[in-house]
Amino acid sequence: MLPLKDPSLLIDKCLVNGKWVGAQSGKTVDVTNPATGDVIARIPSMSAQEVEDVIGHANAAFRPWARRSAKERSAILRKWFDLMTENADDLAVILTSEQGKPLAEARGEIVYAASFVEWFAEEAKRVYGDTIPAPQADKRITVIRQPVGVTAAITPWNFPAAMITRKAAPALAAGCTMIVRPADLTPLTALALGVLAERAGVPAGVLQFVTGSSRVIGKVLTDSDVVRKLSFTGSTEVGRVLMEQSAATIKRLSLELGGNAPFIVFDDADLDAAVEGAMIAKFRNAGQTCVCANRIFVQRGVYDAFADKLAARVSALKVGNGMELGTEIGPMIEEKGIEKVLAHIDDAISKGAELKVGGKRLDGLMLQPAVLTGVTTDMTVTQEETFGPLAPLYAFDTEEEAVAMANDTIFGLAAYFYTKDHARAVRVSEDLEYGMVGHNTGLISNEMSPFGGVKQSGLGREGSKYGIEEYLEMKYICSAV
Ligand SMILES: NC(=O)C1=CN([C@@H]2O[C@H](COP(=O)(O)OP(=O)(O)OC[C@H]3O[C@@H](n4cnc5c(N)ncnc54)[C@H](OP(=O)(O)O)[C@@H]3O)[C@@H](O)[C@H]2O)C=CC1
Ligand SMILES: O=C(O)[C@H](O)CS(=O)(=O)O
Repeated sequence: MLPLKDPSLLIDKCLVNGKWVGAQSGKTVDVTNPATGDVIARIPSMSAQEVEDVIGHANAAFRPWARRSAKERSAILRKWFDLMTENADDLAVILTSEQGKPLAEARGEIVYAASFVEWFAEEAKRVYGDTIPAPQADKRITVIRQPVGVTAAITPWNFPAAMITRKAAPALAAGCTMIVRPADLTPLTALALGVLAERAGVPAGVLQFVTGSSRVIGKVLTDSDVVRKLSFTGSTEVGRVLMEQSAATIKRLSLELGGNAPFIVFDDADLDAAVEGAMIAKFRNAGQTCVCANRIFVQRGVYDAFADKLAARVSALKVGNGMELGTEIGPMIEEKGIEKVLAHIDDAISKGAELKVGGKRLDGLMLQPAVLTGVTTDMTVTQEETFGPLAPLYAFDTEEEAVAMANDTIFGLAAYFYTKDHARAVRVSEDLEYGMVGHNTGLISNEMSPFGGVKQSGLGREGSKYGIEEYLEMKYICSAV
């Protein structure tokens, strides 16, 4: 049993039309604690027909929900935010138990996740339209915004709370209904958020949670013409599959996909600040975030000093069970995650890089954070997202060379650079081909900023005043008077 103040938040059922149900087949999927390997719950494996039924409930609930006033929807979202805040400790314990991140980081994610609910509770009341001067005297032109309708979300395991609310909050704020399919690795946090949404007054059918085979559920959701929009966060390769599957019904899509973030340190940078920024940008969630620094470019004049400072900080990181006080790096989520990091290290070393610190496999899914020096662009880590605690350091000479290397990727999600030179900051911010750029900071994510990528890192933006647009349609009305 998990140490919860409110054990009713740990639920192993799906939320279907206001009821918590198992799969009719009785089939379940194990949820394990990555730090211990213990099975902490068994969740339903829903069938295609059951998902079709869920879509029907979402459709039946849509018009009554859309007809509620924006202020009513706002008040319910605000209550959901309040309940998330009141239950943050329990939500963090559930999150760490299934995802592995340190409890302090999990608590931070709950606050981050709740901030999207708070933000879109406010944005719900600010969906405005237009009146436009008509070309003829006997016409009147108005533009109104209406909810897209029934929507769906497929979310990843690395942020089991924030990736749910970053989609569900704007959807519900706009008047849409949403079906959420959380990752099988980390469904419990999402289901707990469903319990709190119910308590907040979200009506039956407005927000539903289904678990089970992602391919089966994904196919039903993308094939359905009733589902008018899909929001997906995960790898680019799965994003491509879902985009193809959605083409037949011309579905609205929001795609938050893979990244390959450059982290550039110029020789005029505040080196200590750059090291702290690299520690956050690289090692948050044990490097398992889509905005993690994947390639660290350091101007040659400060390369050795930066490498020494970073190595000293990395070697001091405490690796362990996220529930233990003081743990800074939790376990990787699964075996394939560790294998990818070790493969990137082995490939780099075989091509001439040096392992400066770390890189040793510990018990279970624990892995020592690592720093590689002497990394060159022919190494696999340059084009592949590591998605783990590995910091590869590249040396460069000129600004043009650094920006060219930084942009040499199919991805375009986040980028970071450190310089005190104002003119250089303007040039580099504009020249980097990314959706988000951190200048002298390694932490750029918050509810008020438009989160999203360009190139093959995705479509659309989440959070900010732009996030609700993803769940709205525009209608132009021409009236003869
Ligand atoms: N841009 C962003 O914000 C983020 C991007 N990512 C990227 O995702 C990758 C790692 O995360 P990871 O979760 O492994 O990514 P995946 O793309 O493998 O999985 C993401 C989600 O998609 C589901 N899924 C997998 N295949 C299908 C399918 N054919 N149809 C429908 N759903 C499917 C998974 O379900 P299940 O695994 O349960 O089968 C999971 O819930 C990295 O590239 C990372 O950068 C991750 C998080 C955030
Ligand atoms: O899924 C992710 O990696 C998150 O989007 C990263 S963040 O929002 O916490 O920066």
